[in-house]
Amino acid sequence: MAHDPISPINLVPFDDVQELRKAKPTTIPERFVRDMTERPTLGTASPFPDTVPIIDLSRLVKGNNDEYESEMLQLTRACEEWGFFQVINHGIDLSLLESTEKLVKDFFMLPLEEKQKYAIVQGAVQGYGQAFVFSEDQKLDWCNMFALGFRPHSRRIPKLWPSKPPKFSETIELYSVEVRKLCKHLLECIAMTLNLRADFFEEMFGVAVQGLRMNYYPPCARPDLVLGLSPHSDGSALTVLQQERGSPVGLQILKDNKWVSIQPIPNAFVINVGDTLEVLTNGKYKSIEHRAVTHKEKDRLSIATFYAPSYETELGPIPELVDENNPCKYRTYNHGEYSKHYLTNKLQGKKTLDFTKVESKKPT
Ligand SMILES: COC(=O)C(/C=C/C1=C(C)CCCC1(C)C)=C/O[C@H]1C=C(C)C(=O)O1
Ligand SMILES: O=C(O)CCC(=O)C(=O)O
Ligand SMILES: [Fe+2]
Repeated sequence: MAHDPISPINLVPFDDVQELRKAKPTTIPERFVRDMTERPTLGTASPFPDTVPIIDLSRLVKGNNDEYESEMLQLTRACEEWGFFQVINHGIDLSLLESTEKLVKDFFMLPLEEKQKYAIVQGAVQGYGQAFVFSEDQKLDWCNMFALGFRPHSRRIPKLWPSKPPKFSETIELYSVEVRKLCKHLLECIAMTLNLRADFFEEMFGVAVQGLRMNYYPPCARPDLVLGLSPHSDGSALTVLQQERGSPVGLQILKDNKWVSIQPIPNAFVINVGDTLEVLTNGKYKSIEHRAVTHKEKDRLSIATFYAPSYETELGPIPELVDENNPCKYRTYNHGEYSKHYLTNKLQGKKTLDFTKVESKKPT
């Protein structure tokens, strides 16, 4: 059975945030308290005049010409100016979204001993626990996570697929099939915004890698001191994020050097451009740094699907998107190598993308 191509990863044992919360500590343990510069400012952000674009996918599927054209323009703007957008009318059965959400929440509510049966295994990037923790002095996220690989099938680790709650595995399987179709469709539309053939990415990616990460953020008595998830850009080509119905605001993106909250829209998916798409488009569409903050009284659940080329794919800027006005900014590399680099470094803004950059010429 093939594990992800990362072996071994020396992850450091982590503190389970739900258990910590149950113990009701009067102070937040030091490992979670962020340095002043990293702490979130909560509730003080002035209402942002602009908001992340919303794409109505039904208009791209069955809209008239005008609707189609205006939605494609909106998608181009979303990718160029935001790197983030929300998709409504995506066609995925709402009952599937609800049941997935409920089962994932039920999983996190299981006793710790049960969840630990699926603890991250060394050498893999899947399981229950915090990935991306490599040293004792690294600050921890106020979050419990559970990650699973879906595609290709050879990446699955069956012993990490929980037997409880009942129907968990079959439901997330159905979910992954539907979200995969959505990723393919979105990438077709994105290819067209770049004047590429609709099947350009599909053909390049081979059997695309698809991973799922479920994030559970318990309430935190001092949300001003901690982060739910450290600032990062995603290593994928595209990420599809589902936020639990009724979730408090938690996701923030770095826009023009300010952290902007994304207001959850019921039944919508939040989509973001990942590092791989940034490289392929030679920086025309950029991955955006984002993070999650916590709430004093409310918990929050999110489900992220990472969609990326097969590990064998050789990647670099698409020649059609490189010219004298936009010279080549990234080198050509193997995507398996990038994944390894990404998954063996802590989340630190867009730092992992340095791996792909063309070395700047030193003055002679
Ligand atoms: C923010 O997290 C990610 O971007 C991420 C992406 C993982 C991947 C790549 C960088 C390249 C292609 C494969 C894959 C989708 C695995 C997170 O991965 C998971 C894995 C664990 C564990 C986790 O916490 O997130
Ligand atoms: O929970 C969120 O809103 C963000 C999740 C995320 O960015 C991730 O899993 O990569
Ligand atoms: Fe992310």
